[in-house]
Amino acid sequence: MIDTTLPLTDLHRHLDGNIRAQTILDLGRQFNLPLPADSLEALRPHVQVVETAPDLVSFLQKLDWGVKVLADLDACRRVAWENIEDAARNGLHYVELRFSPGYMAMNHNLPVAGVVEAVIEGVRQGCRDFGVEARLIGIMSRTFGEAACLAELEALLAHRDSITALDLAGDELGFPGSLFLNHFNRARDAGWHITVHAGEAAGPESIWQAIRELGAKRIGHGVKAVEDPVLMDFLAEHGIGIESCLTSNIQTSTVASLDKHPLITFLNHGVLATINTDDPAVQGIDIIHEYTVAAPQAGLSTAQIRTAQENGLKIAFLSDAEKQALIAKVRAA
Ligand SMILES: O=c1[nH]cnc2c1ncn2[C@@H]1O[C@H](CO)[C@@H](O)[C@H]1O
Ligand SMILES: [Zn+2]
Repeated sequence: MIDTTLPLTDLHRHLDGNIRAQTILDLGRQFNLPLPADSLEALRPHVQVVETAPDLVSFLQKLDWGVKVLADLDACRRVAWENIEDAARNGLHYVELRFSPGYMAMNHNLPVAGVVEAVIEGVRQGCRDFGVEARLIGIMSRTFGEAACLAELEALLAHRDSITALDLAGDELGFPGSLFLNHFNRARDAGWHITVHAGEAAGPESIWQAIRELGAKRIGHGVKAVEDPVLMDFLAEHGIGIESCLTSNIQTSTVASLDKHPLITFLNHGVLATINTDDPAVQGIDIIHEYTVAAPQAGLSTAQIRTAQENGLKIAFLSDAEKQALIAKVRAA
């Protein structure tokens, strides 16, 4: 179901939601940190979703062990590099990795700008080692409030040329986008692209807010858009990209089952919707599973899956020349 003549992309993947269980175990031992288990099999249920979480915030707790073992900047560099290795193993040609430097820094009081730098270095080295193309999206974790997000923003701005876009993630219901107008004004001034997690836990008004007030050109999840026909038309007319993450939406109880997932509705409506992973290690899935198992279960035909794959390149935060180069590279391979 993956068209191997086209670039394969993953535009919505949390680098800090994709820390391998084995790496959590290794780093726990290296830094002598208490972990809930000391074998891979016993650790897995603590760091990976084994059953559907009741809501988004409960799901997000599963990411916490991954960042608890980031006790120095080398550990951050390692998980960034391993993210590129994972992407290469999955046959991804292009990946946009997003990360929340404050969330990665907080357990061991790491310097937040230092975390940004370590992630940039790990990703850059990974791209050299594995021949994958990648861009970085900075996340502000809304769950920790406006001031913590400002600190994340400052740290990201210290490395602005190596960051492509800004995102807002975490507890959407508790911390609405309206709290972050100034943060996004500064991000747009820095020339960054904007994508926002919206319409996942909250309703279509959160998506409108992200587009109109934060300047989002892409929306993470956006599942609740289907409740608002005017918004659906707007997304299609203005080419606002939707980063769908099928398995994630089931595991967070955002969507009851794959056959009720709105991805097919987006595609039928001419919205530029795409297939992505979200937090693959935590979810126990990869991009191949999302294309070959989850997408057919969500009712997509082979042609619709191909359209979603094409949309991945269309809405990627790349210039037209970079997109053409990626197409040429895949054709030549
Ligand atoms: O599916 C999701 N929805 C909302 N926020 C998320 C999701 N997955 C991870 N994060 C959030 O992103 C940051 C780490 O990159 C953390 O704030 C985590 O809670
Ligand atoms: Zn996400």
